[in-house]
Amino acid sequence: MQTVSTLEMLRKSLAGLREQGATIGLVPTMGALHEGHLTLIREAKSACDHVIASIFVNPTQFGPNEDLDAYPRQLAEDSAMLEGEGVSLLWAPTVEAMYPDGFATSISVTGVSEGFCGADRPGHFDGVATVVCKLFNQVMPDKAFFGEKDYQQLAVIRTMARDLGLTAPHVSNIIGVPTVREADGLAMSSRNRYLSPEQREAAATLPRAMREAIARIEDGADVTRTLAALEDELLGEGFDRVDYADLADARSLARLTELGDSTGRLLVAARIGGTRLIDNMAVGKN
Ligand SMILES: Nc1ncnc2c1ncn2[C@@H]1O[C@H](COP(=O)(O)OP(=O)(O)OP(=O)(O)O)[C@@H](O)[C@H]1O
Ligand SMILES: CC(C)(CO)[C@@H](O)C(=O)[O-]
Ligand code: BAL
Repeated sequence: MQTVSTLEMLRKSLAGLREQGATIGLVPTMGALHEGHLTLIREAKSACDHVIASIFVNPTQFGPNEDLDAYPRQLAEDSAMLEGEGVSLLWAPTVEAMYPDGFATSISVTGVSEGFCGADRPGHFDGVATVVCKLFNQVMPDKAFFGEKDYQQLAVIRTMARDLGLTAPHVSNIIGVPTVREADGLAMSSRNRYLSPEQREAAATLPRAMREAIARIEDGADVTRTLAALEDELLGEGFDRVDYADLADARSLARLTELGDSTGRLLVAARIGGTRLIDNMAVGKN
């Protein structure tokens, strides 16, 4: 596996990989890799001739009081994991390579980026859309792979790709991969490592309480009351704050107050200590 950190090196390596019409799958990450990321890599590997992974802790998607400085950085360990998975190329740009002096452009996707994490993290999805658009332009992959764990992010990226008419990758080649979970159901996330042992144990309440709420909603329980009970349960089990717990249309992310015939998604963000955890699950006939 080659590791490149400048655009010039990336272009040279890409030219080599593209020989004889090989297909390229891109897996964008912020590093601190776990089985969730490796599952995206394996999906990409089974669908494309070459996999390119990127590692870039993107400053523009962090708010001023968020964890940009604390975010785990472990390039050597991550490289070894990617090499073990048969990744062809690691794109690990510097901040200067991605955001040269005078960088003045931002991509803003309205609508789907506005509620949920978009409401709690102003500017976050502008930063994500801008960096992902840059990664797409730099690598021009045939397919790109993202986790459903970041469900709203996936919707924002698909909307951007459709609206800008991106051809590489075309919106139908933006592949969503189901959330990979720990044995107790907690969605894997680089931020889980911020949790103390007690907080980690309490964190498993999140997926369990979500599954119970979904079963009740699918049985016809009142959505608003069920979600209020879900919030109370999280607060009672060690969470400090629930940023949101909402039922939404699975495609548009418009909030639903009843399931009806909709294809629904339960989305939750909740904080435990200083750590913000997110999760989402299908509701009804998906
Ligand atoms: N548990 C998971 N299952 C499937 N995909 C995942 C999982 N965790 C992360 N991903 C995906 O991996 C890609 C890179 O994510 P990222 O590097 O931010 O990791 P993360 O674990 O989500 O970190 P964070 O703690 O910052 O949310 C994204 O497409 C994300 O959705
Ligand atoms: C897609 C992404 C790599 C953009 O920085 C990031 O938001 C992530 O890791 O989910
Ligand atoms: N996995 C999403 C990246 C972020 O929270 O900034």
